[in-house]
Amino acid sequence: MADIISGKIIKGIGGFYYIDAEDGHLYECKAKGIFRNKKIKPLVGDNVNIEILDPENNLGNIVEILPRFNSLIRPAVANVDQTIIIFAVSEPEPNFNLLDRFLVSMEKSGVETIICFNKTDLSPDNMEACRSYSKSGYETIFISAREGEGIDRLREIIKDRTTVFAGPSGVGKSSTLNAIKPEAEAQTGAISDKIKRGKHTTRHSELMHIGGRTYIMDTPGFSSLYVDSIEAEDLKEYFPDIAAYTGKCRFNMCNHVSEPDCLVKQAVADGEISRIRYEDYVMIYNDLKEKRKW
Ligand SMILES: Nc1nc2c(ncn2[C@@H]2O[C@H](COP(=O)(O)OP(=O)(O)OP(=O)(O)O)[C@@H](O)[C@H]2O)c(=O)[nH]1
Ligand SMILES: [Zn+2]
Repeated sequence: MADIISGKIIKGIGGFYYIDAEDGHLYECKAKGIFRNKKIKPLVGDNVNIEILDPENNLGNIVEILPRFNSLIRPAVANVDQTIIIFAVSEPEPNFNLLDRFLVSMEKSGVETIICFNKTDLSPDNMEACRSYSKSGYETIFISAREGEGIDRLREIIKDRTTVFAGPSGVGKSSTLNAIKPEAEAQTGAISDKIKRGKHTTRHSELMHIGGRTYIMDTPGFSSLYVDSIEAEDLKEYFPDIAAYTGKCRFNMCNHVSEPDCLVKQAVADGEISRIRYEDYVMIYNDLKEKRKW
C-alpha cells in the first residue's frame, strides 16, 4: 500500500499536475479514474491527497481533491484568499476605469481585493487621484518596488495566504514579485526548468510557493476587461463605497445617477467618495443600461 500525503497543485500541464507536498517535495502526478467519473477537474490551487507511486522520482497519483472554498475562471485557480491589483502611479499612467472594472469583477467573484499602487518614487501629477482610492472600501497600499518602500506591508498581507497578482503590463508586477520573494527565486527557477521542457509558448497558471502556506499566482497583464451579466440597477452593490448608501437617498431605489436629493452625489461633492470612482460608476451604469458590453 503506497503512502498517501497531502499537498497543493501548483501547476498543471498536459494531464500532469505538480504537487507541492507536505513533505517539502514536488510530485509529478496524474489524476486517474475517479475524476473522470465525478466530472471534476483538478485546478491549480486545489488541496489534494496524493498516493506516492515512485518516491525516488517523485511520481504519484492524485486520489482526492479536498473541498474548494472558491475558484476563479481566469486565471483558472482554486482556493484564492485574495487578489492584489497593481497599478503604477505613473509610467504607465493609471487607467482608473480599468481599475474600477476590475474591482467590479472581483466583487462579483467574491474574492477580497487589495489595491497596490507602485512606483511611488516617481512624483506624479495624479497622486491625489490614486490616494482617493483609500476611500474606496478597499485596502490601498503605496509601494516602490525599486526602492523597497511598502514591501514589508505587502509581505504581511500575503503571509500564509494564496494571492493572485493582477495588473496591466509595465506597472512593475515582476519587480514587485521579485522584491517580495528574493529568497524563493532559485526554487521557482528550478521548478520551472523541470516542468517547462520546451513549452515556452503557452502561459500556464502557476502558483509560486513563497514559503509556509504563502502562495502567489502571477497573471499575465491585461489591457481590457469585460464584465457582463450585471443589471445596471445592481451595479451599485459592486462598489462598496457607493453600496454603503443603498436605500438612504430620497428615493429608496436611487441609482445615484440622475435622481434628486442623492446622498452619493452629495458625498462625492464633499470628497467622501472618490469622484473618479463615481464617474466610472456612472459610465459603466450607462453602458449597462444601453446593454452594451464593456
Ligand atoms: N521608477 C520605478 N520604476 C519601476 C518600479 N518598479 C518597476 N519599475 C520599472 O517599470 C518597468 C516595468 O517593470 P516590470 O516589473 O517588468 O513590470 P511588469 O508589470 O511585470 O510588466 P509586464 O512584464 O509587461 O507585465 C521596468 O522598467 C522597471 O524597472 C518602481 O517602483 N519605480
Ligand atoms: Zn442616490
